[in-house]
Amino acid sequence: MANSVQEECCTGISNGLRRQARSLWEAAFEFRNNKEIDFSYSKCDPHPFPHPESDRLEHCYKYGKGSGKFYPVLLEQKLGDYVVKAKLGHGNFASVWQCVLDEGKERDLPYESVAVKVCTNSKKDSQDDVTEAKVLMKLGKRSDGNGDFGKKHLQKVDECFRVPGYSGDHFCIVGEAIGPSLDYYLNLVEKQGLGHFDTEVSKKVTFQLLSSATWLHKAGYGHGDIHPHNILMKEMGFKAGTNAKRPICIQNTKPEDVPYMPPYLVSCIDDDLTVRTPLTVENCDARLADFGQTFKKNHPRRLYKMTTPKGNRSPEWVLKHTPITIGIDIWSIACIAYRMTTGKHLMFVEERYKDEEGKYTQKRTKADINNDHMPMMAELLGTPPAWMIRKWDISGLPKMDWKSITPEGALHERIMQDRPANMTNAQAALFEDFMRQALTWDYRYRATAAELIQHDWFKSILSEKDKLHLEKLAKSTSRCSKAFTKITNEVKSWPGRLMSLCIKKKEYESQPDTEVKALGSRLIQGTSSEETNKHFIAKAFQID
Ligand SMILES: Nc1ncnc2c1ncn2[C@@H]1O[C@H](COP(=O)(O)OP(=O)(O)OP(=O)(O)O)[C@@H](O)[C@H]1O
Repeated sequence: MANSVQEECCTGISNGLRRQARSLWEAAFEFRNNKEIDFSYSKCDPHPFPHPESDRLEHCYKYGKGSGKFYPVLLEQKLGDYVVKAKLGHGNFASVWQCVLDEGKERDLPYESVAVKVCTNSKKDSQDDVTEAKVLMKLGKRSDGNGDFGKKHLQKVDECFRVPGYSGDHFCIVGEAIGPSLDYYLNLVEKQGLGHFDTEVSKKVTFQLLSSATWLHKAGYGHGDIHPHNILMKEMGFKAGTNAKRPICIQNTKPEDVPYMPPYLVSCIDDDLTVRTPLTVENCDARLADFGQTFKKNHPRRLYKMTTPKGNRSPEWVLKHTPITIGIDIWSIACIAYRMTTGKHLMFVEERYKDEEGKYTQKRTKADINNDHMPMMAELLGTPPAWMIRKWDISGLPKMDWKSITPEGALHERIMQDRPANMTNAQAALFEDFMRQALTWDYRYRATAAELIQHDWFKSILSEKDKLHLEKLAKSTSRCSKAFTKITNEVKSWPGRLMSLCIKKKEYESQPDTEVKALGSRLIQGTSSEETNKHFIAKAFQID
C-alpha cells in the first residue's frame, strides 16, 4: 500500500516536472522565433474576395483537398448523433451549426439548443481544438466553492467526437447554441444610425465579460482571443438565421478542389440585420465563447496563431520578448467597452492595404501594422514606462519624439469627443478612470478583472446579487493581497526581462524627465493611489 502511494507520488512529481520542462522548452522556442502566424483573413476586416451574394459567407478556398480545410456540411445531414438544421457562423478554424438530436438518440443536455463546431482537419489546429474542448469541459465541472459568480457567462460544452473527412478527421465540439455575436449587435446599431449601445447596456455587457474573466482567471486560465465575434449574446428560444443556400462560386475555386466542395454554402444569422432589435438592459446576457486560444495563467503563452483584431491587442503583445499574461484579456475587454459605449474604435489599425479606388488588397505586414499601432497607443495613453521604451527601441518600432507626447496622453480628449450626447461629465470621468485602469501600459500594474468589476462606473447596473458578491470580493481583494499579487507579478517578469536584455544590448535614449515626475504618468503606470487617480480625473473634468 505504502509502495503504491509512493509510486503515485513519484509519477505525479515526474509528470509535473515533465510538463514544466515541456512548457519551458516551448517558451524558449517561441521566444527565439517570436513566431506568430496571422490567420485573421475574413472576419474583422472586409473579405478579400467577397462572394457575389454576401461577404459574410466563408470563402470557397476553405473547402477542398488537403490540410486546414472545412468539412463540407449540408443542411439535414447527420453529424455524429445530431442532425444539422441551420448554420450559426464560421471562423478561421471551424464552421458552427445548429443541430437537433437524431431520432432514437438520448442525451441529458442542460440547454435547449445544440451547436456543433466542426473544426478544420489540420493536425496542428486539431491539438488546439482538443485543448479547447478539454478546457471547456473541465471548466464546466469546476466550482470555486463560492457561488461561481461569473461562470454563467462562459460558453458550455458537453461532448466531442470526430467525423472522417477527405484528408483526415474533423474534430467536432458539441455545446450550447447561444445566440448572435456581439458583432451582430454592433453592426445593427451602426446600420440603424445610433452608432453605439445605450450606455447602461454597454456597462452591463462589460460587467458580464469582466465577471466571466474573473471566474476564468481564478480558475487558472486566460482566454487569449476576446473580440466581438467571440462574445455571443444569449437569446431564449434562439433560432439560427435565414439558412439561404448560396451556390458555390466556381470562378473563385481551383478545379482540383471542386469534387471536395459542398454544392452550396449556407448563409447564417450574422447576414440578416432586419430580424432583431438592439439589446436592452433587461435582455443582454453575454457569453464568452471560442476557447481555441486559451492558455494556462502560469504557463507562457504559445504564440502561433492569432485572430484577435490588431487594434485590440495590448502593448506587451506587440512588443517582442515580453511575457503574455491574462492582462491581454483585460485590454481587449476595455477596447470593446469603448466601442460599445461610443460606437468608435479606440484604436483602429488597417489590416490590409487599399488600392487607388479604396478597395482592400493584400494583407499588411505585421511590422507595418505594429508601426501604426504603437504610436497610436502612445498618443492615447501617454508615455510608457522606461523598460517599455527600451523594448520599443530594440523592437525596431518607429522612433518617437517622447517629449512631444503628453505624459497622460489624449484619452481624456478622445472620450470628451466620442462620448454619447447623454453622458454627463461625472459619468465620463468614471468611464475614463475605468479605461485608464484597464489600459495601463505595464501589464504588471494593469487592474485585474476582479478589481475592475468593483469599479464605480458599474454602480448603476448592479443587481442585489451582484452587490452581495462584490462585497465578498472586496473583502478578499484586500490591500495585502493586492500588494502580494504585485510582488509576485514583478518577480515572474524578471526572467523574460533579463532574457530580452541578453538578446540585444543596445544603447537607448535617455528616459524623458517627465516620466516619473508627472502626475498623469503615475496614473498611467498604475503606481499612484486610487485617491490620486480620482483627483486627477476630477480635475480634468472639473468635478468637485
Ligand atoms: N455556441 C454557439 N452559438 C451560436 N453561435 C455560435 C456558437 N459558436 C460559434 N458560433 C458562431 O460561429 C462563429 C465562429 O465560431 P468560432 O469563433 O468558435 O470559430 P473559430 O474558427 O474558432 O473562430 P476564430 O477564427 O475566431 O478562431 C462565431 O463568431 C459565432 O457567430
